[in-house]
Amino acid sequence: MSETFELEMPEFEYLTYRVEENLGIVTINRPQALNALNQDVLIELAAVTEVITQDPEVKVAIFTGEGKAFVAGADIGQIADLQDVFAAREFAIMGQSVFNEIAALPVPSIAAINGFALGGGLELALACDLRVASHKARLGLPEVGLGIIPGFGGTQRLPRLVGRGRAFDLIFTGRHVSAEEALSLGLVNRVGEDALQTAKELAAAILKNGPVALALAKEAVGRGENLDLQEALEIEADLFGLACATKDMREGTRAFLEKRPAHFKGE
Ligand SMILES: C/C=C/C(=O)SCCNC(=O)CCNC(=O)[C@H](O)C(C)(C)COP(=O)(O)OP(=O)(O)OC[C@H]1O[C@@H](n2cnc3c(N)ncnc32)[C@H](O)[C@@H]1OP(=O)(O)O
Repeated sequence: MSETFELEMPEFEYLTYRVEENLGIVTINRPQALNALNQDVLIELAAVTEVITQDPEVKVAIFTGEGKAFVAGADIGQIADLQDVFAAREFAIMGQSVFNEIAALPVPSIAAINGFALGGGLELALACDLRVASHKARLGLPEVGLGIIPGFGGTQRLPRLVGRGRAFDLIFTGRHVSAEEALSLGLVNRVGEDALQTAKELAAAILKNGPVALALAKEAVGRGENLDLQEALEIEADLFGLACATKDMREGTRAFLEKRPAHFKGE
C-alpha cells in the first residue's frame, strides 16, 4: 500500500517559499532590516526546512534574500537585549540548531548571495552545501566589532571550508570581502550577474544527476568529515554499495553503455 504524506504549509511572515521545476526557493523577506535574523525569522527558517525535507518534488533547495541584502546578520536589537549568559547561549544554540537542520537537508542546498551576507547571514550561507554570489555581494563575520563572536556556526564552519588562516583573517578583522575575493578564498563556488540566476544554473547541472546518488554523496561527505580517514572510507564503501542497489544505478550505467541520456527516477 502506498502512503501519501501531506505536510500543511505554514504561514510565513518573513519568508516566501515557492517550488519551481524541482527547486525549493526560500527568500528571506524582511528587507527593511536587511533581512536580519530575529527569533521569528529563525523559527520560520526551521519550518520551511521541514517543508523542503518532506517534499519529494524538491530536488535542490535555494536560499536567497529580498532586496539589497542576503542577510545582514542576526538581529542586533535582539542581541543587545540579551540579559544574561544563559539567554545569550540559548540564542546561539537556537541559531545553530536551525542551521544544522539546513545543513542536514537531504537534497543539495545553495545560498544565492545577492547582497550583504554578514554575521549570521554568512553563517546561514555556510550551512548550505554551495554558495554563489552576485558581483554586489559583500561577505564577512563582523561580530567582533560588536564585542561578540560568531555564534551560529561561523567559528567552526568557516575554518573547515577555507582553512584556519583565512578564517582568522575574516573573524579577527571583521572586514567585508567582495564576491571576487570570496571566490578566490573558496568561500563561494561561483560569481555571476544575478545570484538567483547563477544558483539556478548550478542547480540545473546538479538536477541532471541521479537524486539518490546526490543524497548518498551528501551523506558520505557529511558523515565522513569529522572521522578519521579509514572510518570515513568505510562509510563511503557502504553508501557506494547502497547506490549500486538502486534503479538509478541500472539506468545510469545502461544509458552510458547505450550512448543515450539517463532518465533517473530517484529510485
Ligand atoms: C550569532 C550571530 C551574530 C550576528 O550576526 S551579529 C550581526 C552581524 N552583522 C552586522 O554587524 C551587520 C550590521 N549591518 C550593517 O553593518 C549595515 O546595515 C550594512 C553595512 C549591512 C548596510 O549598511 P547600509 O546600506 O547603510 O544600511 P543601514 O541603514 O545600516 O540598514 C538598513 C536598516 O537595516 C537595519 N539593519 C541592518 N543590519 C541589521 C542587523 N544585523 N540587525 C538589525 N537591524 C539591522 C539597520 O539598522 C537599518 O534600520 P533603520 O532603517 O531602521 O535604521
